[in-house]
Amino acid sequence: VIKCLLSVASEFAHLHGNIRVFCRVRPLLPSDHAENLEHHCISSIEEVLNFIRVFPPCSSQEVVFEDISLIVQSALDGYNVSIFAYGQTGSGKTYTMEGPHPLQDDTMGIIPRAVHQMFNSVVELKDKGWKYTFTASFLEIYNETIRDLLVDKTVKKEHKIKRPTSNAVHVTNRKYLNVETVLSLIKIAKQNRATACTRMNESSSRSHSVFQLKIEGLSKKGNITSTLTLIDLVGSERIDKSESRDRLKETKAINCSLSNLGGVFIALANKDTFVPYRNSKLTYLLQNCLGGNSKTLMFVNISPKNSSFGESLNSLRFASKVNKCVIGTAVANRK
Ligand SMILES: Nc1ncnc2c1ncn2[C@@H]1O[C@H](COP(=O)(O)OP(=O)(O)OP(=O)(O)O)[C@@H](O)[C@H]1O
Repeated sequence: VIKCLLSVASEFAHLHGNIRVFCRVRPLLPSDHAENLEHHCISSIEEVLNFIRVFPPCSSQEVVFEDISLIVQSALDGYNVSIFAYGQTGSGKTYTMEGPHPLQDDTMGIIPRAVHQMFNSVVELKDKGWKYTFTASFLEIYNETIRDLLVDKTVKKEHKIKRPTSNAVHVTNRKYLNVETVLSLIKIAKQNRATACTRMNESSSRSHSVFQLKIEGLSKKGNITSTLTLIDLVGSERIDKSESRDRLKETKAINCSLSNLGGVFIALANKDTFVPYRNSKLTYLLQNCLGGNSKTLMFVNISPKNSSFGESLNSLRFASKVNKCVIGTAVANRK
């Protein structure tokens, strides 16, 4: 397995595309010890991957955010920015994107930190003549159905994706909020996410969550419009491992939408005339945030458990494919 990991890792080293891929290995949890862990596995992953950007288990949320804060910041310059968290259930995707206790300072994840950074920067940019407005939305894609995480679970509204023009994607009935209120609603959104029990993680999220911040900046020098999209992808484990038979349809939809995401990246990299955005709700929703006009970063989250080694390898293979994708230089949306 280590030999295999080495070969995947060396692909990372030689083939850098312009979708950046960062790897984060979560620490061991007290509950992991029951599984007869072999600690050397963690060091193996770190060792073989230490020549790309790998965040070892001890990396704090602050350290992780420091490395992506520039790309987040570029959304204020008019670039569409998308950041994904990919990995098996329980590998730390939600921890990375949201944090375990939303809004608790030291463990805050990327979403609240990004919003705070936007707030702070806007104050500075105001002195330079820029005025920004932000509106946020928080959606979930569960079994190819869109749900709005900013409205109560009991409110049933149908959401459809529409493309009124080639550079606009609309979701019907989507709720937008001023960014001042969205931080406290991250907590509600977290509670509203669809969860189901799997053998691997009792509170496993079975949905993609998509946080989008629409940014409009006005100044005498010009205007910018952009979208910062932060995506916590569904767990990537293969069907045979989750063993939730009654959820077979759900797991198939999950696997299908994740492989379609990979397919979109590959089509973009190959400069194919047809990119299969419409094959899944996720890629259709993100159509304008992926591709040559945007900056894309993917975290591949890894569990240190020995029993997760196969899934870790699988995640690294996917990340390796994504890492090879050269999709062109990002262009700012400025007028
Ligand atoms: N870097 C970390 N430091 C400390 N604890 C972590 C870290 N990453 C993850 N954890 C813990 O590991 C457990 C699983 O993490 P998390 O829920 O983020 O996984 P996930 O990949 O989002 O799973 P799911 O697919 O079910 O959403 C949680 O208890 C979380 O608090």
